[in-house]
This record gives sequence, structure tokens and C-alpha cells, in this order.
Amino acid sequence: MFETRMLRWLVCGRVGTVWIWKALLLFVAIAFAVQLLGVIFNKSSVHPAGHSIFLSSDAQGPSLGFCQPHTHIMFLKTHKTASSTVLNMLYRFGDERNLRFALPMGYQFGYPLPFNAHRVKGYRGPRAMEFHILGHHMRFNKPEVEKVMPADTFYFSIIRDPAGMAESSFAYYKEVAPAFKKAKSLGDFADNPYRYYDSRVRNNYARNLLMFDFGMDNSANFSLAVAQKAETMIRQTFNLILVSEYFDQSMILLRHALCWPLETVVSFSLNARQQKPSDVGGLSGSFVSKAAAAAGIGFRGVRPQAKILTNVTEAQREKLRQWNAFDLYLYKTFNRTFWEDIKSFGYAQMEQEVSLLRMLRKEMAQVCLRDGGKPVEGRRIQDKNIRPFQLGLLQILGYELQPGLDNATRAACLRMIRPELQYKDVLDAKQFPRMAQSGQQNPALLAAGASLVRQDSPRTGERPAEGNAGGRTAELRDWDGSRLMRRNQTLIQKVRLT
Ligand SMILES: Nc1ncnc2c1ncn2[C@@H]1O[C@H](COP(=O)(O)OS(=O)(=O)O)[C@@H](OP(=O)(O)O)[C@H]1O
Repeated sequence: MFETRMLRWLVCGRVGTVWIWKALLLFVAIAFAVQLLGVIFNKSSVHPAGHSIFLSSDAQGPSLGFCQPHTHIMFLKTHKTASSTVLNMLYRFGDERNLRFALPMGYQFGYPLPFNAHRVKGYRGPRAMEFHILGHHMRFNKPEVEKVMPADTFYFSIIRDPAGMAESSFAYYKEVAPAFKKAKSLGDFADNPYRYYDSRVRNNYARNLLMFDFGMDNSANFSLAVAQKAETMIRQTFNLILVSEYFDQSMILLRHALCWPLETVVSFSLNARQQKPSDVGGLSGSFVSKAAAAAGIGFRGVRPQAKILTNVTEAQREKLRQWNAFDLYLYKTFNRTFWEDIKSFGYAQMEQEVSLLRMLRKEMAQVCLRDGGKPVEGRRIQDKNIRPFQLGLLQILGYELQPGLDNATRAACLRMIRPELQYKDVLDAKQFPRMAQSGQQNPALLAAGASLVRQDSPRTGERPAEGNAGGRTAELRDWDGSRLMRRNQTLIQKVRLT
């Protein structure tokens, strides 16, 4: 009773309606200012601390309108699809803004086993800590990924024509994948896959690798119902599927979806296969071979044997597509969706942004890279911090930095060319400084791209050890899960455990 009278007195008697309106207006103004500050704060928290090294004032790209940059991101890093180039971009974005990565204990999340949250370093139960970016190779397993990543996570991945993927995969995993090991050449495999492929052995690199990475059965014969089920799962889970053959268009769609400035999606192609002489103007699906051919760049030192092993005719490329029928279905389906997205985005705007992106890449190549950005065979790169991990028949290419760069520019350029394994170590050491200090990682092994996995680690479930580190039994594995042995201080690639 008393309160009501008091209120009436305050409202009508003492304060008056004008004052109420003024108070209301003030309240609205304060709320708006708080909101604005929040946006500014949020935006600035994902902007790099340092200044941009891009010379051009267009580095931010055309306006994105009013949007909030995404910082919770899950990238399914499919194999042989330009995924290392995409991951490098995510690494840079997160590194420059001190975001937290969900990193594996070694170099992979137990691939080819399905992803398990307990393989994430620092994981302490569902959502116990905030992870921003998850992007390493894995066999996708949604419930486990959801334990690690926040509910508002943006999911995306990348696909490639199965013929190009098969070439890339064969060149890389020839000595590792059971089906490839026995084949005389990729052409031979394409002509007679059933002679070499045994579905009882895990042969993910040799058939429907995309399907496998998305967490589904890769070895069954094609069935439309199963393919459609896979499509539905992907549509329900992933916000965007990029296409490797249209990498630059993919980057533009991605930056708009993530609300990121243009400069964040400028990259150099990483993890490319060594150029084969026959590729020039020719048959191969290698991205770099085409780019190099267009630029008139030639390579020397190719093993003729390797060239013969990976050569295929157009008819054999078609056979490889049919052999990978599930992947072909996914590729065709999501390629269509990709072009529908571009249509909605607008062809003219896409063209404008792609040109800008290419201009920035060219600019960066001139600033950062030796010889105008000509890719270099891994074995010719002296600096182990930028030498890409080597596996397979052909050299994996990397880059060398322009000499004489100032410190800030050098650091920014280094981030763009630092290979995946080395970058993972840098991020790992940043996130877990005490472990890095206690020397858990062995630099000699890191240079070779190996991980040291303690045999007694309850989470890894790795096989018994062969090496010996600090008196403890330990096993040496490369990033891909294949076992490495040390003999006379030399790391020797061993056969992968399937
Ligand atoms: N920007 C861009 N555009 C198109 N293609 C590109 C790009 N960057 C890398 N690549 C090609 O991707 C292949 C390597 O793929 P990944 O990095 O996914 O390989 S891996 O699974 O991580 O080993 C590898 O293909 P191949 O050269 O055919 O083997 C790279 O050349």
C-alpha cells in the first residue's frame, strides 16, 4: 500500500512525466552505447595486435556490412584437397589474435580412428574450457567434436575432384597404403583396382577418402541411398563446403561467411606435389603443375620412375572417378551447392573480390618470397623451420623467404609459409609453455615431422614402443600415424600401422 503511494508520488507528484521520458531516453542511450562498446570490443578482440604488412589499402577488402567475426571454427581437414593451405590461414588468424586451438597430443587425432575428444591436448571434459579453432586431420565424429567445440561453432570443409585426389593420394601414400603398395603405377591401379584393394584392410587412402574423412564407410560399393545419407549428414552439420579447384572463390565465400577481412584469406599454396615435366600443359590434376605451367616455371630433379608411376591418361582419370563413386557423388553435389552460393553472392562481386585477392597474393609474394614466389623442392630448403614434411614418390614443395626483411615483416611472411607440423609446434608451445620448457618435444624429431608418443599414455592407445626417450619406452610416429624408427640418429620411415 505504502509502496504504491510512494510510486505514485514519485511518478506524478515529484518527478513528472517529462522527467520519466528523459530518464527513459537516457536509459536507451546508455544501453545503445554499451551495446556499441561491446561490438567494438568484440571486433577488436579478433583483430591482430600488430599492423598489417599488406602494402595495399585494399587489404581489408570490400565492406562486409554489419557482422561479427566468427571465432569458433571447426574445419574438417580432408586429405589432399588443399586443406593445409586452408589450415595455415586458420593458424595465422588464431595465432595473431591469441585464440585457443584444439590441438592433438602428437600430430593427429588418432587418424584413421574416429575422432575422440580425449585426444585433444588440454581437454578436461565437455566444454570445460573454451576452444576456438579445431582443424587437424581427423575422421569426423560429430558427438565427440561437439564435446570440444562450443554450440555456435561454424563448421566447414573442402572437397576436390576424386581424380585429382587419387593422383595426389597415390603420389603421397604409395609406400603406405596397402592397396597402392602393390600396384605398379597409378595407371595400373586405375585399370585394376580390385586386384589391389582389399576392403578388410583399412585402405582409406585408396578409395573414397572424402567419405572416410567425413566419418562414413568408404569401402562399400556405391549405393544412392548411402550417398544421400552422407549428403544429409553433411548438410545438417556443415555450414559451408569449399571446392579446391575454385580455391579463390572458396576463400571469398568463406571470408563472408566468417566475417573476416580479405587479408586473412590471402595464402600461398602449401603441400603441393613436385612438378612433373609431363604435367606442363598436360594431363595431371596437380594445382601447382598447372600454375607453374601457366607461369612458365620448370622444375628439375624429378625421378623419372616417380613420373611414370603417377602418370595417368584421361580415360584412367575417369576410371578413378568411378572407383571413388561416393566421393564423386559428394563432389558433384556440393560443387552444385557451391555455385548456387556464388550465384546468390553475385557473380560480379565475386569477380571483383577474387581479383583483389589475387592482387594481394601477388603483392605478398613479392614482399615475402624469394625468386618471386617460385616453389622449391623440400629437400633444397635448408631451414628446417620451413621445410615441408616429405612423404611419397615426389618432393613436396615449399618456399624460401626473401632475405633482408625487417623483423615484423619476416614474422608475418614466415607465418604464411610455415608448414603444418612446424606451425602446430609453435602453437603448442604457445598454449602449453611449461610443457615446451620441460622439453617434451624433441626438436630433432620435430624437424623430421615426427611425434614422440609415450607408450604409457592412457589416451593415445598407441602401439608398444620401439625407440627410447629419457629412459622411458617411447614410440616414434610421424604425423600420419606411421611408425618411425631411429637408427644411428637417422629417422627412417616405417610402414604405417593400419
Ligand atoms: N590454393 C590451392 N588451390 C588448389 N590446390 C591447392 C592449393 N594449395 C594446395 N593445393 C593442392 O592440395 C594438395 C595438398 O592437399 P592437402 O594439403 O590437403 O594435403 S594433406 O592431406 O594435408 O597432405 C596438393 O595437390 P597435388 O599437388 O595434386 O598433390 C596441392 O597442390
